[in-house]
Amino acid sequence: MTGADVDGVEEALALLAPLPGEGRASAAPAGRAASAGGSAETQAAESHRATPWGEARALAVRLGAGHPVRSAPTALDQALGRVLADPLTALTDLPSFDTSAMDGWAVAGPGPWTIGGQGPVLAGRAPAAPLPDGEAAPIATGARLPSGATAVIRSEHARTDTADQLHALRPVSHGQDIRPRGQECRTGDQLLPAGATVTPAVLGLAAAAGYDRLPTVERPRVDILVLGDELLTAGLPHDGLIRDALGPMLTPWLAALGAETGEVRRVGDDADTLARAVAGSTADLVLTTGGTAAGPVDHLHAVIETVGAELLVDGVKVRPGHPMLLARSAPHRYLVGLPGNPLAAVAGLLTLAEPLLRGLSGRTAAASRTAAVREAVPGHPFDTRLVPVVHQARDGAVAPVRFHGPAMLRGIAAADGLAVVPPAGARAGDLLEILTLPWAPTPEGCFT
Ligand SMILES: Nc1nc2c(c(=O)[nH]1)N[C@H]1C(S)=C(S)[C@@H](COP(=O)(O)OP(=O)(O)OC[C@H]3O[C@@H](n4cnc5c(N)ncnc54)[C@H](O)[C@@H]3O)O[C@H]1N2
Ligand code: MOO
Repeated sequence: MTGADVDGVEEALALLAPLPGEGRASAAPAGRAASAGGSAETQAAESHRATPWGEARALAVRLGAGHPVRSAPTALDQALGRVLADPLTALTDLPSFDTSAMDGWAVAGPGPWTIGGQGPVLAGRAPAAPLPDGEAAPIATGARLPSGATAVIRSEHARTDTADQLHALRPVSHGQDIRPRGQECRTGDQLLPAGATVTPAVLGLAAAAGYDRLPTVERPRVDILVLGDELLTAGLPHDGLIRDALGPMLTPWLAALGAETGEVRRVGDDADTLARAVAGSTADLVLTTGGTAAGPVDHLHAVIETVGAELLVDGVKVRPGHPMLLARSAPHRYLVGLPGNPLAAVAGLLTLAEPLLRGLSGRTAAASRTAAVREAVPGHPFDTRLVPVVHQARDGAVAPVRFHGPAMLRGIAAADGLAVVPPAGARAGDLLEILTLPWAPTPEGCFT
């Protein structure tokens, strides 16, 4: 394979419909080829510096997990989508009293029963008088059981006669349709572990268990800096200017990852402005877009040096997205540089920012997912590929989508995951790791 072949591989593959029976891509050529704008030596040096994809992601996971989490009591109506900082322990027995599970009759001892003179026993009312053996009282679902009651008979399973006697229409067992105090949990029982995401069901459980506020992990704060003088925020592209595709995408994406973002800041292609914006940020993570490469107005590397940040990952062996970078600006404060090409930015987001934010927001590491790939997927000669895929409902396999060039969002917009394709490529039926997208249906769901 020639240098030109290697450089063109990503763009060319993006436009190909996957071919049935396509074989593995050819093995890596003998040396790394130079791309336009860089000497072979420069390219070799850059390639040497770049971190293998799995290592880069593992580092982001480790850094995120090592971050001390801040927690705060959060009102229930503010807690959706956050993460529990402490285990959720029951503040009360549930149910907190012996209660009727059905509308019907509370009865004491064997029947038939005399219907006492007291009115119906209702939910939320003062305790009813004790029920003597041989008596029955009408009772509503959720009402406190009168002491002495031994069972509840559903209204449809009993009849009354003219002498105010109650007869069961089927055998009655001791304790039937009674929910005894503590059946679901006892005070102090752990209901959920720390790290669980607060879903609507968790909110309901927390309220039932006596909580007004939940201890949740404070959302990590992310400042988004969008670089590029060529970007428009409205209207049609014109005169070489294009719409910013990343600002509108990153804010909700980061929210879905549990982060809090302010306004997207557009800083243009000016090194001083960028350096001031980075140095002035107090966020846990500064996420920049563009400016990661070595073009005439790509200032990110210089700015990282200027602000004294430590470059931890300088390029990743992944396509698209290889110029992505990760730096530490202070203990527990990070900068992730997403490449400007929009799908490359998505790759950087999922490789570096997502695992970092997962830890920063107190979430546990994502379970690794794999799926069989429907067609063969060629590998990049040297690097891991991240290929947008859709799950097939019929067999759970994934199919690559077209239009996944580094500058394209058309493919990812139709996808529900990214398949991690090793340099050797994949044959039809091979299992691939799948990075899920926050809006794709997963057991964790998405409630932000
Ligand atoms: N000589 C080389 N040039 C480039 C290489 C290389 O290896 N050698 N790598 C290419 C790759 S791969 C990528 S990815 C980009 C990374 O570039 P930057 O991070 O410096 O990004 P920019 O140059 O600022 O922009 C690249 C491209 O993306 C468009 N862009 C930027 N921001 C946005 C946005 N918010 N919304 C939509 N599109 C955006 C920008 O207009 C450019 O077309 O470098 C390659 N070059
Ligand atoms: O291959 Mo780049 O990183 O265009 O995305």
